[in-house]
Amino acid sequence: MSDTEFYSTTVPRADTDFTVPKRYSELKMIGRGAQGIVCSALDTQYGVKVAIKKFMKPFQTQIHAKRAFREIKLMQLLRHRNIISLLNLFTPSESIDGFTDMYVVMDLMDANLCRVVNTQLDHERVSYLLYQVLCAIRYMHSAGIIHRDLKPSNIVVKEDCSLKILDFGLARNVGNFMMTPYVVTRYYRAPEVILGMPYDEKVDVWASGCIFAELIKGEVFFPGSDHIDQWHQITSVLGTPDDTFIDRLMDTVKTYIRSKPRVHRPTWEELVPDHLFPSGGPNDAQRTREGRDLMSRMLEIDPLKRLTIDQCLQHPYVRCWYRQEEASVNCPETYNHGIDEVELNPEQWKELIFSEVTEFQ
Ligand SMILES: CCNC(=O)N1CCC(Nc2ncc(I)c(-c3c[nH]c4ccccc34)n2)CC1
Repeated sequence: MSDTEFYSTTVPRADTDFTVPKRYSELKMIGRGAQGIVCSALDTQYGVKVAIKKFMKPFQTQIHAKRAFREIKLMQLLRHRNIISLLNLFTPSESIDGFTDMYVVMDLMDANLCRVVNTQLDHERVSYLLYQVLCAIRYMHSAGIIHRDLKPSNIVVKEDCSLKILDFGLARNVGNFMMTPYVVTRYYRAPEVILGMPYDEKVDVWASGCIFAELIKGEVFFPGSDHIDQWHQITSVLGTPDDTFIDRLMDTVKTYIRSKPRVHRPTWEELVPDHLFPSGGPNDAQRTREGRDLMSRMLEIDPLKRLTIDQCLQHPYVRCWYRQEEASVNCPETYNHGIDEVELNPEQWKELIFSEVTEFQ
């Protein structure tokens, strides 16, 4: 099966070794994801740096197996410059009996967007980062995928300000049940998701708006301490939504919201004053007006009033970056959500994932 030569190396600080093809050298640990350890490496075949993520026994539980399988299927389906791409997929195991570890090779990026949000960025960088997030999300929507969990920690960037989305969010019907000690970040959850209303692609516009506001403000825009507080944060900042939105809520939620004192709606100039925006450039004042306008239309509580992704991409604040090949290209296939519903036992997952890995090329 594998005509490639493998070698094992203990990665400093990682409590596991990596067994990878000889073409990958200089392995260094760069972090620990939910499913496994991530290393940077030099791919000597192309002379480029890559990221290698090791999945250990990805088939051991339903949750791990589903997430691992969904991730490799989606990375093969979604081919867009602003979405992390699958460069290689391998296992050192010669047969399914000995199959334990799976390795995924992807583009290596310089930093997480979390590292960038509290730095002073000019309008050019902020608008370019936002534009790339919108392109990635639009492309995912064209494949029938709503991310639903977009946040700075799953977005990575390079020095040249190029950006890629790292993961593909939550499966449609899987609740965000997480056994692992990872805290679920709800700061970017749309009002309709928090209030248990039907949701659509607009939830990703909301999350992108929150990320945009955070890049400008330098801190989380709606820092809710828990599910209910998330709603309080949103209404305390944006004011109580008008009745057209509340009337569409379930009765229990409707009475709850009506029981709260009405909060006056501040102006967006009050919410994000000029001094938070970049200044000093020749047309910064104009860019600040455009930026604030776009932000206000992305952070509409009522999804019916919120801009669509395409409307965001046509907005003056980001339209300056518009190129067909990234902003209006559609994924040639749509994602088969049936994958998210399939329930297999560990042995079946092992076979399914092993065949995915061995058939990859
Ligand atoms: C400047 C400080 N460094 C920093 O913020 N880093 C995170 C991004 C990392 N680059 C990368 N490039 C591609 C991938 I795929 C991953 C990655 C995916 N999941 C992870 C989990 C932990 C750490 C890194 C990753 N990470 C470089 C280190």
